[in-house]
Amino acid sequence: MAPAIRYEHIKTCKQSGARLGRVHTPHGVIETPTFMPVGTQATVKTMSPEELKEMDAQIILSNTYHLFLRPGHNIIREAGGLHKFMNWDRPILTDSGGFQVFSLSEMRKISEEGVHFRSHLNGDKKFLSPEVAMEIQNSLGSDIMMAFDECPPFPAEYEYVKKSLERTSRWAERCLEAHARPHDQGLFAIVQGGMHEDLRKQSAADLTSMDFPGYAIGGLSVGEPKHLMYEVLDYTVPLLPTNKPRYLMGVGSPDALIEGSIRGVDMFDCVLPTRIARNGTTMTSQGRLVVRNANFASDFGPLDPACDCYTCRNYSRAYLRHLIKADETFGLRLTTYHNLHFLIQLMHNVRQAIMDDRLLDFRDEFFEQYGLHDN
Ligand SMILES: CNc1nc2cc3nc(NC)[nH]c3cc2c(=O)[nH]1
Ligand SMILES: [Zn+2]
Repeated sequence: MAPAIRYEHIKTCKQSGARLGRVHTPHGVIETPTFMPVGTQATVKTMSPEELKEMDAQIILSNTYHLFLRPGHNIIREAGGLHKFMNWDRPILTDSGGFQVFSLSEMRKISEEGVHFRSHLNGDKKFLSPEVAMEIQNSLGSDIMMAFDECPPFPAEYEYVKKSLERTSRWAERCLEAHARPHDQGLFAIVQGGMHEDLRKQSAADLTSMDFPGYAIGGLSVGEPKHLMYEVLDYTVPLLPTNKPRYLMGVGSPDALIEGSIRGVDMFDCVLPTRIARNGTTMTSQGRLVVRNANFASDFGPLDPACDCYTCRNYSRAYLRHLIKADETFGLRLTTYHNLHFLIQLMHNVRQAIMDDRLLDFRDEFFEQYGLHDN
């Protein structure tokens, strides 16, 4: 049976080495490099599936930790799976819950078996492990599932990172064994190893020897300086097979999306665009614009003159500022719509630049316009 997740390489940018590709999934094809909007609790906050399709979101992400705690994966399985539950018929990627346990829950205890923790919602005792993470994601029916891993904090001791990656490799093996349908749901392994080249090599060697349908690069975007993240990518991406998708977790600022694409990354996700939208911060072609600022009180121009999205075609900065100041939910919807459209459009332009063998020129032009000098 053909593997459900298949990477199709289309071309490599002659100028940058970035690659254009397609990821084939049971719910459709994803053009890469791509940005994945995050729908943590089975919704991309304030957006309808129709609006996400309108802005050409190709795939969305949902979080196992949150859905496990509420409403519970059994409810979603009884609903016929996450696609049916949230009325989204394009691809869905679910993470495996490990990262949220460490960033959200208290009283957690990690062991070889898995992680015991208390729900951040009501303090209930909970347990996640490779086997439980696979059972939950199989119930959700996501097209791409993530292996259960540990994302070490930053900074972390070399010995801790080494012990942690070795356990993550053993957990990856348990995920493969526990995965009910290894061929019709894509299980991605997550490469760890912190900021150490030898440990990244060890983690990549362990995981690529198990032949997963795709590989994520974890342990980054955890507070390290951006140049360090790029350095880790420089020596980690080449360790991954060229015929499989590469997913950089938790990365979504415009500059990092471009720099990651240049280094051969195919998929990105980040809560940034939706999170900052909710306090009135927007990404525009001229850089960040905090539309709630007083100087936009009587600015009747569009949020971004270079943008053709629903928000920029129909509403002014003054109106958006008013809604955000008045805490009107319509304001959150309009800024979210624009920010997501902006990043999805950015990735469309990145793909076009790869097609035209000019991604480095595109980066320089974008950084200049966006106000990102050599950072
Ligand atoms: C599900 N496993 C898993 N998720 C992650 C999510 C992340 N989100 C960020 N920055 C926002 N870094 C991340 C790393 C990992 C990681 O190493 N593993
Ligand atoms: Zn717009």
